[in-house]
Amino acid sequence: MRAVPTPSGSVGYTDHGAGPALVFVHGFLLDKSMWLPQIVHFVPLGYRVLCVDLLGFGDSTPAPGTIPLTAHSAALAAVLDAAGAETATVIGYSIGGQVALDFAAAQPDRLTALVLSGTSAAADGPDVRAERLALADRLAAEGVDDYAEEFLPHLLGARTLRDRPSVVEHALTMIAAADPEGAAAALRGRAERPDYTEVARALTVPSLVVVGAEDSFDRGVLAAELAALIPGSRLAVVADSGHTPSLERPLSFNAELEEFLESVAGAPRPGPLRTR
Ligand SMILES: O=C(O)CC1=CCC(=O)O1
Repeated sequence: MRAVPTPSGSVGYTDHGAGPALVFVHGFLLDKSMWLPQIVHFVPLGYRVLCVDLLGFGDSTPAPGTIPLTAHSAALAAVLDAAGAETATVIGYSIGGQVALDFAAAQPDRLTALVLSGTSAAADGPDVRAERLALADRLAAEGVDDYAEEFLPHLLGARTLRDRPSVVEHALTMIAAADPEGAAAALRGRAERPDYTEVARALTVPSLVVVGAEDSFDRGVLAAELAALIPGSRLAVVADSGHTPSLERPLSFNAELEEFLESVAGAPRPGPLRTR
């Protein structure tokens, strides 16, 4: 694990392999370890895989209060600077996808391509915003343990919950480790995020939108709307998956991502394995 200081706190990340940089950004209550199936797949293919802990999660500083998405996307730029990577493909999941959209707006010259999984561009309406703020207060007061039971059936699909116990265990381990103040601060920041619809419309980099076929947050709508906004984007629907296809159906997710990356730049030539 490495760490880089930012004005909003220290940001933890891992850095494996050599080649074109892929930056992975995790979802709410999770951490950078959610991308283990992608590290294992893409490093031997000749990519440099950077997995970042959002401020408030994992090895990043638990920051109380409110963490705006701009602070998370500035943290991605700080990680790229620290890693000496001028540009990267950013792969963001759920809140991480919205951080990736913020990065696309703030650092367009550093973005090679964009992958958005289980996410949407629009701002929250007043009801959803109020729910997020109430949940932030609840998590800060109660911790995450009780909420984990409510969250899990939305995070993972029914098939995963029934037949993939190691995935369920990994998800529960990440959630149990989440800092309640950090989670609350991330929720407050997400609730006040801007609308990224125009950012999505203005994207000029190759883009892939991924969604699980049984994603209960998406309800068969949001990813298709997002893909329709982004000029020339591809939409990949992963069968037998809920909200988190990279963990639930890693072989399918990795195959979609690999094909997309090859279509963008051709396959890199695998180099020596390096872990920093
Ligand atoms: O989209 C949501 O509100 C819920 C969610 C699951 C993972 C994440 O980042 O957010």
